[in-house]
Amino acid sequence: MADHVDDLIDYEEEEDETLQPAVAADAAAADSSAAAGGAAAGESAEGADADKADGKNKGSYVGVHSTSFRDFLMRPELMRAIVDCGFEHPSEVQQETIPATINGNDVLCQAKSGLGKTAVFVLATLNNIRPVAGAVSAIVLCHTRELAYQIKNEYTRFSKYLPEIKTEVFYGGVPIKQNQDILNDKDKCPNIIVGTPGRILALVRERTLRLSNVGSFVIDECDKVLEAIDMRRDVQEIFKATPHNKQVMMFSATLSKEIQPVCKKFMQNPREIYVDDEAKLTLHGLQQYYVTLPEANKNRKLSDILDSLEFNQVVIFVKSVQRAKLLDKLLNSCNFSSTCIHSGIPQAERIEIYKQFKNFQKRIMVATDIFGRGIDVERVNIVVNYDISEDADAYLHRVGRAGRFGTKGLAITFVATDEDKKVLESVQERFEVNITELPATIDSKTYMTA
Ligand SMILES: Nc1ncnc2c1ncn2[C@@H]1O[C@H](COP(=O)(O)OP(=O)(O)OP(=O)(O)O)[C@@H](O)[C@H]1O
Repeated sequence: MADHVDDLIDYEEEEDETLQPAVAADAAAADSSAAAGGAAAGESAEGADADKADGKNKGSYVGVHSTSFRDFLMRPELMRAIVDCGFEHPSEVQQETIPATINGNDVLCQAKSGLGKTAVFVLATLNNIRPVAGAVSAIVLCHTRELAYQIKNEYTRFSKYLPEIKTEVFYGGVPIKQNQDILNDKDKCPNIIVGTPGRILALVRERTLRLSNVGSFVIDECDKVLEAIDMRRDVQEIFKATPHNKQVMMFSATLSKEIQPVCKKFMQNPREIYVDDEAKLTLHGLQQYYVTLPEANKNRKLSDILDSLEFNQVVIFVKSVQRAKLLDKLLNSCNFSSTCIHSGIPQAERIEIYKQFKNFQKRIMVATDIFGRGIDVERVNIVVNYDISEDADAYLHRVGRAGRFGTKGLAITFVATDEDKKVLESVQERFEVNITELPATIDSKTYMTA
């Protein structure tokens, strides 16, 4: 049974293509400057940590300041939690979308990365829910386990003064028995469930999870969840297990014309909020550069970058599990204290790695695309595309890991092949962003939020 369940859940990564030489090679070159790099990285960590505690260093990407969270007339317990979280003003997307969601409308929402889409559905579901003991009233689906875990934590933060509302997260890679025990215990059964589609479906199929009381159905990163046929099929089956009358909400920074009708099939008269001009998806606090170089020079260049640039935290994206493992090993052998996340790591360890990075215990993360969407680590101010993403959408999500909520950031993309060049061109065309060659020096003030 367990094996069968795990088959269902693992859509996260296609396995590796052949490993190209750059990661494995060139260690010696990187080594020469590594000690200095490790030290430099360590030096600025503590100060930055203190500055950033409790999100004090947030940017100010809010909409019209005259709107306040109070105007939404949410439950007082939620308002208290919002104040505790340090949210002063709703962002543009929150101003535009929260009223519709708390009114119970179906909503299909596209908005820039890092501007608070999560709080829209978390606040709406917590505001509208009337919890029934032992019954699930809201379900939130997303495409990766780390994102599910992160969303669950957002529920925990915002439901601080609503102790009667219980939230749980269910995803594959952990024994299904743990989920079953929670669901079968009336005192522990959650009112809100966050999860990845494979595990949720497995629980629905075996009837441990009953969805007949669900009033809110949310999909985060909905384009990603619904574009892959296997995941879409799972979502459809879960959807069918919920009542006809319910609120459906979907969110992403990217919603292509092709995926919009697919999303709308799940909805009734949705309120549609799109960024119609794709140029408006560009994060203005984010500086974007590229470096043209042969594959074999990537390690040396990366080492130079880590040595010479100041950063709080950096995410380095690669295109495969194998390359993630090797690059992480190489960086550590060169005294860059990095960590690494990909689908080849056992699930419990993966969440630990995510937590360590989020808690600023590590400052360099080598990641595959499982970390490319939705993940919110507010101190990340540099993203390096060691391997460029597959397409323009994935690029937009990856670089959006830096420059969260209006903070500054820097994205550097390595361009090694003609194919890479084409992806970069498509990014520039679609999002009307001018990505220039990385200059010899960059003033840290331009990408470090003061
Ligand atoms: N009104 C607010 N005031 C201050 N901070 C906020 C506000 N809304 C959200 N944030 C913070 O902004 C950060 C980004 O929010 P979130 O992760 O929800 O963005 P997102 O729009 O879902 O991004 P992505 O498209 O990358 O998933 C989080 O750390 C969140 O706590």
